[in-house]
Amino acid sequence: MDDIIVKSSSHSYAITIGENVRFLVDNYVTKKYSSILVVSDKTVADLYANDIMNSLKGENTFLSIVPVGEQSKDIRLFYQLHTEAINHGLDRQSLIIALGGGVIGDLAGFVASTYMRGIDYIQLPTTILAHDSSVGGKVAINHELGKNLIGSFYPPKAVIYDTQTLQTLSEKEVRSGYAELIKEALIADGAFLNSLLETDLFSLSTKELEEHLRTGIKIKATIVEEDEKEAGNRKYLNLGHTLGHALETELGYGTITHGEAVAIGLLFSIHVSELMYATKLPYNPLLKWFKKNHYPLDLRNIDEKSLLNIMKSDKKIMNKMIQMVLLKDTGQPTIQELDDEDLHSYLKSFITKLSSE
Ligand SMILES: NC(=O)c1ccc[n+]([C@@H]2O[C@H](COP(=O)([O-])OP(=O)(O)OC[C@H]3O[C@@H](n4cnc5c(N)ncnc54)[C@H](O)[C@@H]3O)[C@@H](O)[C@H]2O)c1
Ligand SMILES: O=C(O)C(=O)C[C@@H](O)[C@H](O)[C@H](O)COP(=O)(O)O
Ligand SMILES: [Zn+2]
Repeated sequence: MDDIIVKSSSHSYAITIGENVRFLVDNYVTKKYSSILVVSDKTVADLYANDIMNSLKGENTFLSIVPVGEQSKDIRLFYQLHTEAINHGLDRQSLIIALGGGVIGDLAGFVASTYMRGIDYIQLPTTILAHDSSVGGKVAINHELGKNLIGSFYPPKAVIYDTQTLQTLSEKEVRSGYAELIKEALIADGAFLNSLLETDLFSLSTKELEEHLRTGIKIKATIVEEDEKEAGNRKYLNLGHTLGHALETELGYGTITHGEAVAIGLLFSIHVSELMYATKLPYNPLLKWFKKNHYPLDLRNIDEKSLLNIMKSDKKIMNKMIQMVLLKDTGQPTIQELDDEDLHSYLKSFITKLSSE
């Protein structure tokens, strides 16, 4: 199947999707690099690093392995990777390859964007969720006060997506990845949403999965091409993230996956949209689908005040006001400014509603 091409302000890059493409990584590294640093986490490295290192075959090719999980999107690991890059002698003609899920893509991409003021990097996503994170050039690490607060826009030189690697994902990670697909469908494509809501995550076929990934990636690619630096439409890709990011921070990074947090955030955005615009959105079908696929949805012990405070450090804040992505209808996202009082009251009614269902 054809590559998807994304145009960024600095260059265009191809997203190659297919089974076993990881064995051909060398073919996609088209430029001559002085050295290559492959960054991965322990789980992914054990499964796939050899395939990549064997394909690259080069002398100056190194592997850095970081611990698994969201806690690695951290300033200490960021610094450690810089140290490893320096020790291996990476220079401005070197390449970083991010082999893993969104954590590795965001972390290694941010290292690439800052090492010697920026070197090339390639994304080799290995999770369903990373269909989103590997495209569009948002790279970042977390601050203890909020998600992705330290980062930049830095597009990769290529994305090489081997769908065979997705076969080893746990059910939890399948769920997590599908939450971002649901988000893309909600903001751009009602027919895609209906098809996702008919999908049983526990009996996904490879063909179905690849079709979903291609559709999600095309939605994302179209948006980031139009608005690379998030001055307008790109904000819509943050649907569900105002609450989602706050939950990840409040519960402690890694306690809940990014996608699980976004799933709850999507329900919250729909709840607010329905009340604000007196519109009927697919809250119930989505809730039913989340339950059927075992998404964790329990907010009974959550500290509302603390969540609200975290939401106030969201990157979309303008003039101290929270900007939430809402929906006027499926496929019709909009940005709505909310004051603290309104947000608190929506959050309260949402938690009550979710706890009673
Ligand atoms: N930059 C962006 O535009 C963007 C978009 C969405 C999400 N994100 C970020 O992405 C991160 C979440 O990414 P994620 O969900 O991929 O998390 P992740 O990278 O932590 O991967 C999830 C888990 O799956 C394991 N894993 C990865 N690939 C595997 C495979 N093929 N087989 C078996 N296990 C595998 C990992 O070791 C990890 O335990 C969050 O930090 C989120 O903020 C960024
Ligand atoms: O690419 C984007 O733009 C997104 O918002 C995609 C989100 O799924 C992703 O989680 C992103 O990292 C959130 O961005 P942030 O700027 O709110 O940290
Ligand atoms: Zn996200």
